[in-house]
Amino acid sequence: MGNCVSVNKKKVVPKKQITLAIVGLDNAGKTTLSSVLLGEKPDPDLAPTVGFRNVKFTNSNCDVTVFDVGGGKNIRPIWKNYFAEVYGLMFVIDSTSESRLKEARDVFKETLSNTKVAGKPVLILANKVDKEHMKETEIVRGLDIEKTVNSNNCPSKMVMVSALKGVGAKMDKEISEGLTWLLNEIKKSWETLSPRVQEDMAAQAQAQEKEREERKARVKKQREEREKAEELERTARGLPKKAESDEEDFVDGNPFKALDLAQLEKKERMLKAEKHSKDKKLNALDRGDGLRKSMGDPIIRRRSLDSSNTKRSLDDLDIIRSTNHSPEKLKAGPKMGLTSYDLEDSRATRGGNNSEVKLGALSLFGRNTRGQALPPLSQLPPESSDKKFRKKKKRLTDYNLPANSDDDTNNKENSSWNSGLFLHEPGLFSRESEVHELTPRMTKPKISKIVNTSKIDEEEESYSNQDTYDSRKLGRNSDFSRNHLTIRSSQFDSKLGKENSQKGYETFPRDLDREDSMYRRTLKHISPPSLKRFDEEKEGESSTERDDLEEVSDDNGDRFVSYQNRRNLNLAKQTKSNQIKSKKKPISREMDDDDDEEADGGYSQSSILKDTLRFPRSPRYDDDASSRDNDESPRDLHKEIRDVQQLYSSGLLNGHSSSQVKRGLSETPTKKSSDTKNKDDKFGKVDQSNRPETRRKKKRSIFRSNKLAPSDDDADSTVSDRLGSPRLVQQATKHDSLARLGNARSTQFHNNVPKEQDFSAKWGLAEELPVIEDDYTVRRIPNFDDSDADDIVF
Ligand SMILES: Nc1nc2c(ncn2[C@@H]2O[C@H](COP(=O)(O)OP(=O)(O)OP(=O)(O)O)[C@@H](O)[C@H]2O)c(=O)[nH]1
Ligand SMILES: [Mg+2]
Repeated sequence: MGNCVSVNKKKVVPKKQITLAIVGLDNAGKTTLSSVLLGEKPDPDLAPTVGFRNVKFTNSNCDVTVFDVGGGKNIRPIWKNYFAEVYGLMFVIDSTSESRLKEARDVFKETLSNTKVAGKPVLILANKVDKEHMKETEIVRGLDIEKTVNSNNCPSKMVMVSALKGVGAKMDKEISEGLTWLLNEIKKSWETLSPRVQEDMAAQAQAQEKEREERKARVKKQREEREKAEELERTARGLPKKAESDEEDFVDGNPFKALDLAQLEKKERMLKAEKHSKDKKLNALDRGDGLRKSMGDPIIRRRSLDSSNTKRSLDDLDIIRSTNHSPEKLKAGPKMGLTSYDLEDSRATRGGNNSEVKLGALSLFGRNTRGQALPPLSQLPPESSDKKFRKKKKRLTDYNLPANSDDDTNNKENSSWNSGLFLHEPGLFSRESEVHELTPRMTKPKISKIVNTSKIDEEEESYSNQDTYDSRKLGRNSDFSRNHLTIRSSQFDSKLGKENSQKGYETFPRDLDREDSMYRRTLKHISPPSLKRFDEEKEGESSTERDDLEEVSDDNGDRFVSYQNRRNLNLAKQTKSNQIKSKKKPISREMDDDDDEEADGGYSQSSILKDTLRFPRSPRYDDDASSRDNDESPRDLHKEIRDVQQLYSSGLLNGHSSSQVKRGLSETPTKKSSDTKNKDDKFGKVDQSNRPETRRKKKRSIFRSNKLAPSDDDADSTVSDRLGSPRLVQQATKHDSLARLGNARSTQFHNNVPKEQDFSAKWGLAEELPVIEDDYTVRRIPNFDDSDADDIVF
């Protein structure tokens, strides 16, 4: 039985190898589309394509290779290199970008009119239809598709697609349909297209080969010319012939060749030997050219003329020359290059043949690595005075010396700037610049920034009396100097300082002499308009009104304006004496509220003290004693604090809240309402709101939630309440006013107050005030957190 084997031989058709190119403007979505065709999820943060990338995939019996080329303006010229081998084109446009439609049209036309593209099928993909996009007709018209494809015999189709719609099965149908159409068109015209592509590719390869040959010949010619010139130069200098070319090999064909290490080593050895012989020869030349003899200097040494050493050699020359110079010149160290001075000097000192020395120096050092002569060195211009100044300044600052030490006016303070203490100079620079000026180095601040009037402290700003605005400006200087003419509190670490800092005060050791001299300087720099205004005010207004402005002159007759803050003090003192005379005002009333000061146009006892503290006087000005007749030195400020302390200990100021007391140094007095003013005129009469019952109620409510709530008796702590009789009240008023004058009398009064009613001792008020010593000054720490005691009223 014979085996019957039937073999069905199926004809195997080889897969067509189709090459396509995706072109179009940049940002059209070409790379995204090619990724989708590949079946990859496109990267949402795609970078623009530089050059091209190959994408290969298989589709209906054909292997497709897609060249995804960059669409940027500078990359477009490389497109033509791919046109020969492509069977069809995919032209992508961004359907959302109407503004680039014209540009796309031009590129479309140029592409299709290329001889390697004309006649080949073109698929136009209007991409990004997932966003708001142009209509199909608009694009057809805008791109002028019909005309362009007809004139270039390109079968074409346009599809509206979204490359981001999906990948694989989810891929936009329009894309797959468009691709199928394109491949079918190619297959349809395969018979003509395939040989055309092969021919075009061969022609392109031939053209490329030709071009490469031409380039090679061009490079070879250039190299021969250069070698010829070098050889001529060598012969002229008497150097040996070049043994082997040290030029880089011309890269022909594949640049990545295997290295012949043995050959390379041999080449390196030869180069070393050549370099060595070159150096030897040049050194021999140096020794023999008579320069050494003519210079008469045994230390001259020739270094090898490598490029790195050429500069060094110039330095060497300068050092050698400077041995003939004065010690000052030696100190200046080596210079770069030759100055006119050097050349002159070398001629003068050597006294020989000028041209020989100059030529010798220049020809010796003026050579490049190949021993060729360099162009002559140009002479450096003489140093400008500006440059010199800068150098000098740098030297000074390097040694922590004041840069402007030449300035006569500033010589006096120089020692201070070198003393190692961070001293602040008042009024000469703004607060911001202090830090800047003082931190990096102990250089002296410039006097350009005198008073920064635009930057007035919030604290100062709160004082809104327009009449005294100018004086406030001047006062700021004095205040500023008082606060800043001291060693920084952080550097002051004594028991006294610590104690006061806990109470919210900074303590500074004082240097009154220095304060004085600095204050003078501050005044000197007060701007002329202030002086002018001072003149006008002096003429126009009564002196009592403008007492705070005061003209003074020093020994040299220079005019200053001094600010003594006396207006408010005078007012206060005047009122005080009125009160004492009339004996009208019960102390309790003024002390009760913040609003009740300046009644009768005057000040209560507490407000006198408060104001005295609020308006610190400028530093002493001993030269003009008359300006201080009813005024105190800065030390008196401290005395005021002492007085307040005494008053507290006597219980007289117990009508004030602790916050009021604390704010005493910084708060502004406010006007009292008119009805209160009327009542004030009546001796002994007390405002209803100040009646013990009302006050008790009010204070109970305040202290209800307060752990420190005093008893009913304590809350009722006005002097009149405590003393009970008008006689005692009068006595209290009198003693209150005298309290500032000394301990004895206030103690005498104090003895009349029952011991248990010494509230200040009970509540520790006096302890909250700073400890004062004459050798120190105190200042309220800005923003000191005293919130704990803020609402406690005694
Ligand atoms: N909304 C939307 N954005 C798309 C679509 N296709 C591409 N993009 C976005 O368009 C931007 C540009 O895409 P690419 O693919 O890099 O554009 P390209 O044409 O390759 O750009 P070049 O490489 O510079 O020539 C990217 O942020 C893509 O995410 C789409 O169909 N819809
Ligand atoms: Mg791209």
